[in-house]
Amino acid sequence: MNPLVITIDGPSGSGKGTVSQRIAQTLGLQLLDSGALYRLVALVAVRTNTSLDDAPALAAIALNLDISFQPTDSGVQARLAGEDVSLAIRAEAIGLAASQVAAIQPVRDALLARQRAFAVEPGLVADGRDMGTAVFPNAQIKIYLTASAEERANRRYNQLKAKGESVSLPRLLEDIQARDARDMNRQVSPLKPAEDAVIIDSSLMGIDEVQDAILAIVDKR
Ligand SMILES: Nc1ncnc2c1ncn2[C@@H]1O[C@H](COP(=O)(O)OP(=O)(O)OP(=O)(O)O)[C@@H](O)[C@H]1O
Ligand SMILES: Nc1ccn([C@H]2C[C@H](O)[C@@H](COP(=O)(O)O)O2)c(=O)n1
Repeated sequence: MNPLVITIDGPSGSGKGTVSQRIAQTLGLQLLDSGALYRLVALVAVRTNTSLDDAPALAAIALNLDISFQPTDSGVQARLAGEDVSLAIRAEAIGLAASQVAAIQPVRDALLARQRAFAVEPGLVADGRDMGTAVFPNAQIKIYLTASAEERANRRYNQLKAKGESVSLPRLLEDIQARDARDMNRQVSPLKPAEDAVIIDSSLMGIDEVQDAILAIVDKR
């Protein structure tokens, strides 16, 4: 019997990360933040001056990543060769670079086995763009979490303001729309709901409501 896998895919700012963490914690399951893997590849590429077009070099970085994830009270800490890079991988420039390296098939291939290795007992919540379509096509529960671009930009605005960063809402909306276009229109593993995914539009839902809706779906199966 395969371990339970719950996939939560969706566009940037839809709340996947927040909700995946809550569901994993509530159900006592493992958590895979697959976006962090692409961000780690991007971080190493930037630090080693590797061109973001150099597919073989980027795939080698992806294959040889020396990383670990450590659950902490404030979320999951990402470590690169022992160094805590949780903040570094969240930088805007690294997010942008991550979306470039994520469009390269050999990079995606190099990360596949590493992602699948997270599916162990007692089960996994996997957060990303292609969890239900490519990485875990046989997952028992697939969620596609979305929200309007305007609502996602608002959420990001509030998140960055709370961190004391000075941000422009129109600029954030433009960035979200540009990232959607890149993630949804790329040739390899484009962001789209799996055919058997339950689609949740959280534009008018609070985080608790989204969490309850997903837990109700899990309960039913
Ligand atoms: N339903 C919701 N209502 C209000 N705010 C929300 C909701 N869901 C998430 N948020 C807030 O929106 C922000 C973005 O959420 P989160 O980081 O979970 O999104 P994400 O889909 O994982 O984004 P990314 O793919 O870019 O990492 C966070 O500040 C989070 O607290
Ligand atoms: N399964 C995944 C996860 C992430 N990506 C890409 C898409 C984003 O542009 C970038 C960073 O992801 P985030 O941390 O913002 O969720 O990585 C992907 O292509 N596939």
